[in-house]
Amino acid sequence: MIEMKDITKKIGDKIILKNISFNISSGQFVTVLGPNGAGKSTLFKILALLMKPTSGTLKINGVTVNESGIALRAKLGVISHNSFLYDSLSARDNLLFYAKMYGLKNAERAVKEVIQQVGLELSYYQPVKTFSRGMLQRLAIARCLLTNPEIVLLDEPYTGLDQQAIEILNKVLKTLKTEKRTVLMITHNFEEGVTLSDRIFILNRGQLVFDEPNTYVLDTLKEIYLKKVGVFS
Ligand SMILES: Nc1ncnc2c1ncn2[C@@H]1O[C@H](COP(=O)(O)OP(=O)(O)OP(=O)(O)O)[C@@H](O)[C@H]1O
Repeated sequence: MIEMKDITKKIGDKIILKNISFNISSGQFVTVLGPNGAGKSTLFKILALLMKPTSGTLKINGVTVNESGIALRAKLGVISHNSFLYDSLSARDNLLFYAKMYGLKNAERAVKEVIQQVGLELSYYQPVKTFSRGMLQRLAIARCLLTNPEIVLLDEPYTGLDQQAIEILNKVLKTLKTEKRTVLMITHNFEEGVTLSDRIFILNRGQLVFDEPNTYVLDTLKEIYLKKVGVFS
């Protein structure tokens, strides 16, 4: 469960997010759309506990985010532009590092399982610096799944992916939905991005200008988006 109330983020004199409020119940899948500069990544960073808002409150599973941020972080799986992976380590060693950091039991087995889930078993011992963008993103997905997070946050996960990686990502997202995890995904990709959504947000100029259940066919949603935002970008 995510509860955001009146979140505002200012950087200098600039208002990046203005009075954003929403509740996302457990098991809901939300897609956030919006043009460049709308404030999507800033919203993502606040939700991922990577940035503090200027004002407003954020609760995760009923717990207010403040000093308890570190404990709450274990409940969040994050997939973003930063893969949080170490170049010189192999796929296995990268994930073992995280498994140990989170104190997972049966770490080696857990690592093997998630690496299989993203189809990287043949690259188990390969250093990450030799990975393609698609492989890196698959390993980032595996890292996110390792801790069995209740809430999964994704920032533009389709960017730069090859077809195989897109299919794996879609499969993983489908599983997360079946398992009733809470998912919030920021994307430009209407085609892939809204298929599994229960609810759509549109962010424009730092404001939440649309928050509706996903009952629309794609063309209608694109029309709504154009009306709210003005352009596709
Ligand atoms: N550290 C910063 N200092 C000043 N302005 C910033 C900073 N970070 C973001 N901004 C500005 O805040 C606005 C929102 O940025 P943000 O990256 O959140 O948007 P976005 O919707 O994710 O855009 P994109 O799709 O292009 O990544 C932009 O106008 C950006 O220039």
